[in-house]
Amino acid sequence: MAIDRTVLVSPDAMGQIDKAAADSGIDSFGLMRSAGAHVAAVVLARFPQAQRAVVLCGPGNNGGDGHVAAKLLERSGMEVQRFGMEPKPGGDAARARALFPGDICPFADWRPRAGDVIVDALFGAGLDRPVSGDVEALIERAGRAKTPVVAVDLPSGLSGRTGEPTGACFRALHTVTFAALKPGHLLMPGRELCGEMHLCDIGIPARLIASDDTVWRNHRGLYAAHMPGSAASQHKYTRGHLVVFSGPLISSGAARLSAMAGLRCGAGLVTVAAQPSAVMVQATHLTAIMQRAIRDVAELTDWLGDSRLSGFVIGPGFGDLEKARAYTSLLAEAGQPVVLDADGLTAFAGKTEELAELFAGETRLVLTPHEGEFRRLFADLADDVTLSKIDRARAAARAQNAVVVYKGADSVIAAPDGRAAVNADAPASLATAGSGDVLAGIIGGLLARGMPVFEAACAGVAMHGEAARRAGRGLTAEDLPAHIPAL
Ligand SMILES: NC(=O)C1=CN([C@@H]2O[C@H](COP(=O)(O)OP(=O)(O)OC[C@H]3O[C@@H](n4cnc5c(N)ncnc54)[C@H](OP(=O)(O)O)[C@@H]3O)[C@@H](O)[C@H]2O)[C@H](O)CC1
Ligand SMILES: [K+]
Repeated sequence: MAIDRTVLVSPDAMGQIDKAAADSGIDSFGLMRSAGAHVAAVVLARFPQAQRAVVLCGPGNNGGDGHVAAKLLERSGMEVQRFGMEPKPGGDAARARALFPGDICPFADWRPRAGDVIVDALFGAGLDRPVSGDVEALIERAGRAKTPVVAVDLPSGLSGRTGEPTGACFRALHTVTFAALKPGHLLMPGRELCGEMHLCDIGIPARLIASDDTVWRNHRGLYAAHMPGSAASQHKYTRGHLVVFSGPLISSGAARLSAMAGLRCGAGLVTVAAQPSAVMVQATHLTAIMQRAIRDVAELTDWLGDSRLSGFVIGPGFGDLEKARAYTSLLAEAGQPVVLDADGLTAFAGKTEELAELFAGETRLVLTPHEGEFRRLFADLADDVTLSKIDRARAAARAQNAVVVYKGADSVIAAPDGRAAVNADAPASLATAGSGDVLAGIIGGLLARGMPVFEAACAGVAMHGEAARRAGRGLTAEDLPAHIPAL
């Protein structure tokens, strides 16, 4: 069976899986031999001109993988030199060390040479504290000498759980990992420190890798079955009616970006609900998108009697925070899904409990904070350095009974029931003004069409990234909606 590239397994869970593999009769030393062989293969394939493999071996099984790789590289004719420490006695690493007797030199003895490639087998899943001073000095020396690094499982110094370095950390060109990706391979800055990923099957059965800790890489399988169909026979109202709230004249463009994205997602109707000062400017810009002037709570209450309104986006360029809160509580009563973005989020800073009460019951709220907005709403979670971005998003989702899209180069989508996905495929060009407004509109459009909330958020984030890839370099947020229908 092919290896599952979409499931993310924490280092601790991987330890349990290793144990379960051993308990089911799988030879753990065989797994280590396979791991080391994959590492050697990557070194030989990617650095055919290398003259010396500098293998850094730690005290545990990560080091054991290094000893296996060192032996195979030597057998292939490469000069190999090991630095580091002897393995802890009695385990697989000691057995691997015995395959290849010879010196293990102190770190300080390494003199970088042209043609060196480092195999970093110091620490992997077992890293639990900052690396020591001698390792830190070696990391600096390797950086100065620009020696390429192939990391075994994880660049030493990087937490596989959080994607954050615990202290000094290698920056690898390649990382070879086994059985399943770990969150730290995708979360930033881990993703950048890992370089190119090589996920290798070392013979752990897939049935053991399926964990109950439901964290995935964001991918089609999470949402494809829930994508709204687009049969030509559908009446326009069955394709949903999305409402996007516009801010005042000066910031009215944000709502247009959201509305256009929602329309391109196939929402049957999209209406911009405009504050009076923005009505004229919206009227000159909008064609396929409708407009309705909404002056105050009374007018909104009136309109919300229309049961065909099937999804709402509030926040982009909205401005008036008090009004945003008042409108949001009316939308909550209306019972349809709501995307709360930008000023809509800021409006609830210090009032998250109020927001949670508004949206109790079936989950129908999506929050789309970027880093700064997340901190504004959830300072305690943002400041807790023991938490990963996944932990933070999940805790916020649970507290708010909302799907949280914690945006960034490593956007995390989390549901109140614990499901979470890390999106690792968005191009850097997406970090542009108005891009968040487009994302809110895409998710709003999918929700208005009846897609379930977590699935709509996962699909929206993926489509947003893919639209950016298709728009190419130099994109502006206005370019994105045009690429959505092809997705
Ligand atoms: N299924 C698989 O994926 C397999 C993976 N393999 C490899 O095994 C490692 C994990 O091995 P493990 O022995 O659990 O852990 P490490 O080798 O990463 O760490 C070993 C010990 O190092 C000590 N430690 C931790 N942090 C530091 C630090 N900053 N400085 C110094 N020492 C540190 C710690 O021991 P202590 O007693 O000192 O606390 C660790 O226990 C995995 O990454 C893969 O490479 C298997 O080969 C095959 C199956
Ligand atoms: K390593």
